[in-house]
Amino acid sequence: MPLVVMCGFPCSGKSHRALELKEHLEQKGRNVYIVEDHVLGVDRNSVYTDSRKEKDLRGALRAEVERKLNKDDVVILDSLNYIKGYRYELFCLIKHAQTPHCLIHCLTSPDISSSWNQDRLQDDQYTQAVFDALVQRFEAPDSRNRWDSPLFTIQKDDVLPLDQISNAIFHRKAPPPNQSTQTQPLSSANFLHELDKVTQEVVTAILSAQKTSVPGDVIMVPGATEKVQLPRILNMSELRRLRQQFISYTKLHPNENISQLANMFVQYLNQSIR
Ligand SMILES: Nc1ncnc2c1ncn2[C@@H]1O[C@H](COP(=O)(O)OP(=O)(O)OP(=O)(O)O)[C@@H](O)[C@H]1O
Repeated sequence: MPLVVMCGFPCSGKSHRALELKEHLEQKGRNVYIVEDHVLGVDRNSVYTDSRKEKDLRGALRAEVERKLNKDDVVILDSLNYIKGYRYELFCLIKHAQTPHCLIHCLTSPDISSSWNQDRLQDDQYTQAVFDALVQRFEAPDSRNRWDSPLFTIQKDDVLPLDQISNAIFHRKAPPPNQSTQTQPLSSANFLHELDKVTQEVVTAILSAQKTSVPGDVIMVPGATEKVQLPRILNMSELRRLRQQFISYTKLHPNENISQLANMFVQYLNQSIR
């Protein structure tokens, strides 16, 4: 059954809203699981100052969501979910599980979130440095992205639109699977090498084509029948970051069909670049 992804600044009221939704759905006879940061039993201030630990936490949360998704229950992922690429991974997961999802963005200002944080028990507080860093890193959801849609943006005094959320998760079809989300068994020892090589070739081709192209152009890249649509010029560090995100995701969800890797990477780029 569906996945509800919470999203927002630290201490912006995500758990509060997640509980409100859980209670409402339980009254309607649904089973609801909340998956949240304490899954690893670690101190969040140490997690969010260490990219390795943070990555492990995201992986653990995603694995827990994957385990809990079934045809009967609702899963609410109550975490910051502030990285666009991570939300894309969750979207691939629900596509693969063939279940609908929605996103609830708690749009509370940094000042108010910070004051709520300071009013908390000491053990639950983010340090101000961690809080500020997370606010700065936050990649706001955009309902034009399929993985951020349907999007419910909730401000602190808003009434949670429970009926609209229920409609979005119970009365919508799951997104259709596509090549990049259909899993196939990994049998090629060559896979990681190919993944590295193919994505590097695509990046090199884009960088080279950009020397003579203008925003709005489409670019042919080696090994792909799909074309890269460039709404703007991308710099090397952005391309490198997108490539790394794609590699991380694909390593976790390997696809035996190596000949499709370039097309999958192009699809990923086209969905990520705005
Ligand atoms: N709508 C609200 N109005 C007033 N106070 C609120 C509201 N939502 C949350 N709070 C207060 O803010 C604090 C943090 O709320 P909550 O735990 O829901 O935030 P969170 O975004 O889940 O935090 P975290 O980032 O730690 O997971 C709580 O102490 C709560 O009392």
